[in-house]
Amino acid sequence: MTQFPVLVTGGAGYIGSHAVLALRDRGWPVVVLDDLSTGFRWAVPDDVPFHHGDVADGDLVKRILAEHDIGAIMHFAGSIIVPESVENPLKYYDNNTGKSRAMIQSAVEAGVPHFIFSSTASVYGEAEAKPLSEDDPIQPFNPYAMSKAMTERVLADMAKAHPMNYCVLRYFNVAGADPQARSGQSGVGSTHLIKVALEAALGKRSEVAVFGLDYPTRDGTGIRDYIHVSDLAAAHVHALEALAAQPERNLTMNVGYAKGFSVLEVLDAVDRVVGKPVPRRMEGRRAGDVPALLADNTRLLATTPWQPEHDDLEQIIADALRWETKLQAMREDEKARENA
Ligand SMILES: NC(=O)c1ccc[n+]([C@@H]2O[C@H](COP(=O)([O-])OP(=O)(O)OC[C@H]3O[C@@H](n4cnc5c(N)ncnc54)[C@H](O)[C@@H]3O)[C@@H](O)[C@H]2O)c1
Ligand SMILES: O=c1ccn([C@@H]2O[C@H](COP(=O)(O)OP(=O)(O)O[C@H]3O[C@H](CO)[C@H](O)[C@H](O)[C@H]3O)[C@@H](O)[C@H]2O)c(=O)[nH]1
Repeated sequence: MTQFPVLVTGGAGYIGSHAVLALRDRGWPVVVLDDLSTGFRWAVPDDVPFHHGDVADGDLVKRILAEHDIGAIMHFAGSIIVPESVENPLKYYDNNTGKSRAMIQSAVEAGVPHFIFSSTASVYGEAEAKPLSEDDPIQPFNPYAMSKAMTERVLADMAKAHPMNYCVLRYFNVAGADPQARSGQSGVGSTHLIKVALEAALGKRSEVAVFGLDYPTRDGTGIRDYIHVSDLAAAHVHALEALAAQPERNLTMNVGYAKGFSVLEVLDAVDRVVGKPVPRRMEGRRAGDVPALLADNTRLLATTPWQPEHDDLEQIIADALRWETKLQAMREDEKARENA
């Protein structure tokens, strides 16, 4: 397949930085655009062209698309905290919907043929406890999910009107880190279960809360489909290759393993990987949480050669722990340099 330069927006963030690694590992030239609002400049390899700026800056994006002769866009840039979206919906409709709309416009005006968009399983809303397929109705239950669902629709309408094809990827619960520890989840104040549990294991927090023991699940705690970030990144590369192979085809695909773990099962696995019990505190339900989210990944498996390579919960946790430990050392070095 002829390879062309790919623009990765949000490439200095958690998932985008893993997509940069996956693309490069398969030989694709990469360019990054990121405003560094939650990302880190050091998360992008030095030899990857990096542009600091906003995806809604049409002049900047136009220049980047032309200068690098961009053939596809992977659009990760966005805001991702669900409770914040409930308190400040306009931030999400602005950064996730309005600015994605601007990005899509720039792509179409420049004639970029392929567009891949980061969506979320939370568009399915308060779903039944069964694997969710892309044909199930979407019922976004918070502004974050709605801001993504609206962008899915803008993309679909724009792809009908212009010569561009697209792939929407709906991620389930993303976790873990690059097995070679080249990148990982580095943002502060994360609310994600595995990240929080490992911060507690390393003494950055006193304990991990278990939100709700009264869900209609096997042990009363919430069930999720945890996917290793490197498998998710690989799914993006396969999606790109599928779009390039069939330019008339658009795709919407779940990315998950179709395997669910409860909060208590995850915390037991964390204890095993860390080698000691991480302190837990039982709490009531967290607002906005649903009992279970499980992917039906049949379409991804049938449409692309993607195969899970890291679908082992303990490996996901071990990779995340290796990164968390490295990150802690990097932050301590940084502090020592500042104080020197
Ligand atoms: N982390 C998850 O569990 C999860 C689940 C489903 C979907 N997603 C989606 O995946 C994408 C990446 O998420 P992440 O976890 O890597 O988050 P992240 O915060 O680590 O990465 C987002 C990146 O986008 C950049 N950014 C934000 N707004 C920007 C703008 N207007 N212009 C340019 N750059 C901007 C940030 O600086 C950051 O580097 C997001 O779109 C998110 O909604 C994430
Ligand atoms: O400290 C914590 C954090 C989480 N949980 C529980 O662990 C499960 C997973 O929670 P996360 O916060 O890790 O993830 P969410 O399922 O809430 O949401 C994540 O995955 C979704 C898709 O499934 C969306 O993509 C969303 O954007 C992303 O944050 C839930 O049952 C939650 O109640 C705890 O018990 N304690």
